[in-house]
Amino acid sequence: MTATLIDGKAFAAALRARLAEEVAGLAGRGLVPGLSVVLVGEDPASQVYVRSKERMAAEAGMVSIAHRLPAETAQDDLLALIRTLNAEPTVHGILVQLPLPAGLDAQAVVLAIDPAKDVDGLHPINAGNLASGVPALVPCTPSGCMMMLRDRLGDLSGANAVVVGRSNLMGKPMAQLLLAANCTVTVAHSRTRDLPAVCRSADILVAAVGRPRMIGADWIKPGATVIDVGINRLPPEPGADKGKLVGDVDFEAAKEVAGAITPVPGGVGPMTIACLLDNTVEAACRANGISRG
Ligand SMILES: Nc1nc2c(c(=O)[nH]1)N[C@@H](CN(C=O)c1ccc(C(=O)N[C@@H](CCC(=O)O)C(=O)O)cc1)CN2
Ligand SMILES: [Mg+2]
Repeated sequence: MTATLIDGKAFAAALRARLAEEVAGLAGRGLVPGLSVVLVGEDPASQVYVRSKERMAAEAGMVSIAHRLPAETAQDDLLALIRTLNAEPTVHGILVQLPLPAGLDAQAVVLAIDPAKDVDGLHPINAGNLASGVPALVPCTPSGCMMMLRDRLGDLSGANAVVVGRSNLMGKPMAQLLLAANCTVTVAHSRTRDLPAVCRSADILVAAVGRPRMIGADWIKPGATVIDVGINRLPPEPGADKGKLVGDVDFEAAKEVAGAITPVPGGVGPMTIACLLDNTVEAACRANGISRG
């Protein structure tokens, strides 16, 4: 069997194009969605992601402002910036790029963001609303995974879904979204007994562990839909300046067993930024009492 490729890059481009049209319509009504991205420190991958967020927000017609702070920034100064952005009416979405440099408390920073502007969906109010089935700003990566799953499979009701990983950014909200879609959900992690067997029970397997190519072909039920959230940079080959980017799934082996699979790169990653733009439009509309079509 050779799996169908789920093309996240194309899916994300289509979503961004639809958002650009929606934003143009809102601008005609005097509302320009505004996104503020806060980057602390010089982590090279984070710098790339923040530049992409700025560029794609601008391409969709939004106002996007990145705040770049030195790695030595004090917690209080970071919190003061968040409070300023919370109070700024032209800013509808705020996110702090993760991970933060050592010494900064990410949880306290997330707690300081106005939940109505929390376009990463990480504030406990949004996490609690998601878990309670109340409309919430939903974390971007799981949201993107759900869009691709729905597009591929339609109704997910009754499917056995296994999420490997239990982070606040990915594993936990992913499990909540799958549950809300009537899947039977298992959240597996580093302490799970017989992880390969648990993964083999999945009709939908979502890998979000951050361990390169950990999930091999013999962990996958034939025909399963595999969503690979991992973005792992391998050490560079001799003579190369950058290592290859791989997922948590051994793609070459897995594609012979799975029914459908997301590649890395070009799968889940691009959906993260497209869903961030979607959340920013959502936050702007809610703040202005506009219901989206
Ligand atoms: N505050 C947040 N921090 C982080 C998040 C997040 O959602 N909110 N997610 C990741 C990083 N991230 C966005 O912030 C992100 C990661 C990957 C991609 C992406 O498009 N990846 C490409 C490959 C890019 C490359 O070549 O390096 C792909 O998979 O095709 C976009 C956004 C952690 N931090
Ligand atoms: Mg939506």
